[in-house]
Amino acid sequence: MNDLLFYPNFDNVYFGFVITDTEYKIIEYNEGFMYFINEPDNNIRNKKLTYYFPDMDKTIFKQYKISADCNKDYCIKANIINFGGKKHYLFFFADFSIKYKLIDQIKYLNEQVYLHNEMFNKLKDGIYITDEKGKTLYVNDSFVNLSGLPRELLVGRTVYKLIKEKILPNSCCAKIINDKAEVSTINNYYEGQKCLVSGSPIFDSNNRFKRTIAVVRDVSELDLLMKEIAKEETLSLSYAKKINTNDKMNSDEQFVSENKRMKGIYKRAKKLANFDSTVLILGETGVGKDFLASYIHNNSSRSQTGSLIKINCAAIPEHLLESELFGYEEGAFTGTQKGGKRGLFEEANDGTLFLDEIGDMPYTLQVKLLNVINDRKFYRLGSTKATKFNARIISATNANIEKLIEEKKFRADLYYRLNVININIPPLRERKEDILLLARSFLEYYNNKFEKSSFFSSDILEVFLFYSWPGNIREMENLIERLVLISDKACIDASTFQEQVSNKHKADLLKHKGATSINKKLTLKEQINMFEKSVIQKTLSESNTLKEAAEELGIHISTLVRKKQSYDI
Ligand SMILES: Nc1ncnc2c1ncn2[C@@H]1O[C@H](COP(=O)(O)OP(=O)(O)OP(=O)(O)O)[C@@H](O)[C@H]1O
Repeated sequence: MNDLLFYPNFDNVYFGFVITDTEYKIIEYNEGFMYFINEPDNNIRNKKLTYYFPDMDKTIFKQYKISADCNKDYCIKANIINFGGKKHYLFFFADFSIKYKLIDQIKYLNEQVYLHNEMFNKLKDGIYITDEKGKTLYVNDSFVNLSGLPRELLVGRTVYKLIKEKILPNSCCAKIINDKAEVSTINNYYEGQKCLVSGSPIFDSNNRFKRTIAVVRDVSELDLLMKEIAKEETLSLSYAKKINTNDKMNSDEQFVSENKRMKGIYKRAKKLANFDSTVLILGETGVGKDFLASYIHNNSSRSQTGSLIKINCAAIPEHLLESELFGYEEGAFTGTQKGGKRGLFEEANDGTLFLDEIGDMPYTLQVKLLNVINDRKFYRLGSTKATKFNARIISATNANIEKLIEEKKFRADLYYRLNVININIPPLRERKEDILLLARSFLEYYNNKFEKSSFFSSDILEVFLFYSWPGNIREMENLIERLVLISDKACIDASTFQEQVSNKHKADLLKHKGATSINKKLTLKEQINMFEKSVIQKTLSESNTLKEAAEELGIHISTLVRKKQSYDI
């Protein structure tokens, strides 16, 4: 009779009783009984029960089943009772067809559970489900494979126990239960699998928290891929000029800077890329003058028609410079090659000519260069036939050209001709936002290159910000390459860095040591601002005049005044 526990009361249509006399004449019945006899007339007293159930076995009063015409499966249980001093029969009727429906539904549900299991197990992602108390209800095959943890170790146990036993030290489900919100974690499972775990709380239809579900995705491959991409990007970033300057730079991805002024410079450079005006790029050594020249060329239509030809005016011996630039005809001088030689000016036709270290161009050649730019033509050495010159000229120097002009080492007319558009790249120490950004990008690049997994300690990042970086980005790149190579431990700290810095700059570092500390709750920008403010305050307090402080900080006095005002010092 346990099945009948499904029925809430005697009047339920699925449960009926009837009392008859010993002749089966109906004396009493409940409403539920009407369901079994399918009788429209509600008044059936005095009718015979056998009229409705002709097949009834009148002799055996025990539980048995009959099938009625309406295809219902009944269970009838009969008892003999004493009613008003007389013997009566009491019949209970139960409709078991509901039971079969339930059995069908259970079968269906079991099938669904099986299919869900099959589907969950076919997923590449791991699935982990707990109840609201953190008890592990389900893990799919992928989770078992990804985590390397046997199912028996997990199912039925709470995530808190698993955390305690260090089986799942970083359980995402425990965090979901705590936050009742979506949670994402990165977990490292056995054999170094790095997994992204995204979990959600599950609520029932009354909005009661019931389950947690976590989806575990193996991102090791993705991570590797990202590293590869980062490596490629850094490669092209660092070696842009060394690899293929003809490639059109379609995006600004390679340019690394968070500094407002730098962003302005690159924005301007992009705009002027398609005008042919000469550009003079100024800036200390290693600030990115070459890099900017490549950027301008790559963003110009000239990158489609010609090459970026770079001439380092300081590197080519003076006596060779002229022939290198203009080329020569066969027999122009002894030792010429057969058929003559194209000069770099010719190579740059339809492209861009980048004259690096223009301040070092020999004075005698300066006038020739000026003539080429003015006349848009030149002559190969030993030739009287003019060659058309059609290249955009970008020049760069870290020298103080105005001083060179005063000293009569540089022609003023050439300077004005080259200086139609002037771009001054600030040194790294004046754009502290870029220091950590670039440092991390170089670290990533050299980690990949040397297959290392070095990382920076927070104290080294602090020191990076203090350091004046006299050699700018190039110095940083070389230094980080060295640090990654020489560091025995994975963590590169301030002391390793200080060992690599020259004594002169070591003193610099010691002077500033301890002026600030890293606060992980602040954004990078806020920390840099805090740091900058403290450095300016300290320098101002140690200087007699603003000019002296500006010199000490290596910035222009107007910059110092502006920063003083903005930091309310
Ligand atoms: N904005 C930038 N983002 C990423 N890397 C950069 C950036 N600017 C420069 N670099 C890298 O910094 C290094 C030095 O840059 P670059 O050679 O352009 O400097 P430079 O000013 O021309 O130096 P020099 O005066 O010695 O010729 C290069 O490896 C370059 O790829």
